Amino acid sequence: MDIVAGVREDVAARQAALPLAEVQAAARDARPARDALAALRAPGVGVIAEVKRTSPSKGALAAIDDPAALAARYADGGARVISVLTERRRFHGSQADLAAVRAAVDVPVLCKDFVVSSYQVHEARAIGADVVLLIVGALEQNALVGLRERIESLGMTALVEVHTEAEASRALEAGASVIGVNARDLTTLEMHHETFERIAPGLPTDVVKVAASGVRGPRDLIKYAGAGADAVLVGEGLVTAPDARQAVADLVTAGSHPATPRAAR
Ligand SMILES: O=P(O)(O)OC[C@@H](O)[C@@H](O)c1c[nH]c2ccccc12
Repeated sequence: MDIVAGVREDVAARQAALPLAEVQAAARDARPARDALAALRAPGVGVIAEVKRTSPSKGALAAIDDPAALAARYADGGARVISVLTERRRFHGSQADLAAVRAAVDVPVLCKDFVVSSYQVHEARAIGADVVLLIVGALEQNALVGLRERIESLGMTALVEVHTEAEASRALEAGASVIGVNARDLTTLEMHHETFERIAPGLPTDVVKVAASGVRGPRDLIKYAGAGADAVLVGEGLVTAPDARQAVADLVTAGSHPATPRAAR
């Protein structure tokens, strides 16, 4: 994944400017992380709403001059978790975006980045993240295990992303309790809508299952719910909606409808 090379360069530059010990101290001083696992285990299919300006596959999606205001609308609509893309080069995100969102909402906030070093985990905690994404396809197994442990030792939740059965096995071996199945292959950038339906049934029931990418509206949510999703993660469909609060609310309503599988449990 060539995006990771750029991320590594950016991390090295930040670490040269601010040593690990200082970021660790800032992480220790931050307010405790919010319990995202509990939020995602609540009844109904949860909505993780993403602040996303650009994507490598689609280019510019939305300008988002005020990420905090957008996140507040997501929260008003009933989002369980707010995801903030912090990667700079391909997604035009920043840690400042996440810090601003954190200050504007009470729900847990996910740091969406290509995390390859524990420095980034401490940074995420220092700026107020409650959940950190780990992408199995971008990590060696030892690194995956170490980063998952680091995230949890700081009181946060790791969302471990997979897009094949083999990656799902690695996520489980690494002790993941929240697994995201991404319908977009991050190497080819192609969408494979059936990926979740293929992988999710093989995951243990106590693992929280998140379906990521390609959700445009309630119908997609209901389809993922039928295949066992506990939550859906939605970016483009929300940042391009005319009314972000309403778009989230429509998904939340579908996710808590008695006919939606998980709502009945
Ligand atoms: O915009 P979409 O199709 O709703 O997708 C959101 C999310 O799944 C996507 O942003 C994503 C999933 N995994 C990632 C890893 C890195 C960056 C981005 C992602």
